[in-house]
Amino acid sequence: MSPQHQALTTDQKKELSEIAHRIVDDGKGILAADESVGTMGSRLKRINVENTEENRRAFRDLLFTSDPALNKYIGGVILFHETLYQKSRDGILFPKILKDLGVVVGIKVDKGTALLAGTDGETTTQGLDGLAERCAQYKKDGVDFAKWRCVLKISDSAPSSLGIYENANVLARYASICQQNGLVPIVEPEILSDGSHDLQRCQYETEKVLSAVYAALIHHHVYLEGTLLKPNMVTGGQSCSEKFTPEQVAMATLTALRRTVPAAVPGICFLSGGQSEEEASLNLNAMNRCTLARPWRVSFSYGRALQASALSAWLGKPENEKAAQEAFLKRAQINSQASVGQYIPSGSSASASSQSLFQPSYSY
Ligand SMILES: O=P(O)(O)OC[C@@]1(O)O[C@H](CO)[C@@H](O)[C@@H]1O
Repeated sequence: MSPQHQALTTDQKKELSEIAHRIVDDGKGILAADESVGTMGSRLKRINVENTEENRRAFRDLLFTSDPALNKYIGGVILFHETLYQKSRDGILFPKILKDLGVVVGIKVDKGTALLAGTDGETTTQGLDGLAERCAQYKKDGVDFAKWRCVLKISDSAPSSLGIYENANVLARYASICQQNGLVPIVEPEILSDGSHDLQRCQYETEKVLSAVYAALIHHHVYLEGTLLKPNMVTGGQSCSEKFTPEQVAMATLTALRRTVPAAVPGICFLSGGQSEEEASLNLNAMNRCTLARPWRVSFSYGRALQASALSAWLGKPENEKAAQEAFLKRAQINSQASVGQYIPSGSSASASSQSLFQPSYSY
């Protein structure tokens, strides 16, 4: 049934759907390099590197120029505002470098979280004011997709219905504004893994959150074929005493997604959420080997799980750039294989890739 008033023209829909499909083309996922200045600071602090604009630029430079064939593994890169206007060492704007490689350029457009009074520390995400103007400018500057992260948590009283419906609505409003301006919205309702809850509780809450998100997106006339979802995987909480295998995580996650995410959505790109690099790859691989049918592409949009080994190899030293690039490419290739269920672990995963990347109440 068509709505009385068309939200988007046929050409707009075609463009959005094509962009979304390009990002999650076979064997491709997303590099989330959209850490804010503060978050990047905490990453650099771990390797004793000062949080200067030049150091942030240098690290991103080595990622984006790591291999002319980067787009075999990476379909899209999410940038932070500052990075969109930075240049490579050779003086070429980062968006141009990425586009020339055939990688779609994205941007984080939310402005962080704000407390919802009267809840157990639950939040909503800010940034709607002026969003249409910012999206229009970003589109002119070469951006084709956007990201907005909402954060939910599991506790005795969370996620509350206020937390769920407020975040679903703000994601839908953001998605609608993006599409009006030619940007594919990545919809990210992240349920944090903090807590001692088990797999079943996480699955239950993930289903509640995702069903509210899709009800809101449909209510706001968002064109689902021109969106991507960036959810948490269904896992046990960080302090849950029971540990779950990748196959259990895959089964619980796909069950939740099949119950709530319409088949019209082209791709689901998971966040890594503090899992080690290796864990995030094994879980993704298990999903793509699972017997449950998947109407969408199931891929990755990792931040920490694509960059941790590269950061450890780099240490801010020019002489380590090549080693850092190799470490990044290795993870990109492994996740590309996992996105089609073809990752065969060698059994000798490097120590950095097995380290937990969990940070309590992860915010930025
Ligand atoms: O959980 P991960 O894979 O590290 O990052 C997921 C993510 O949404 O969260 C980060 C917030 O800083 C963003 O940089 C990134 O896009």
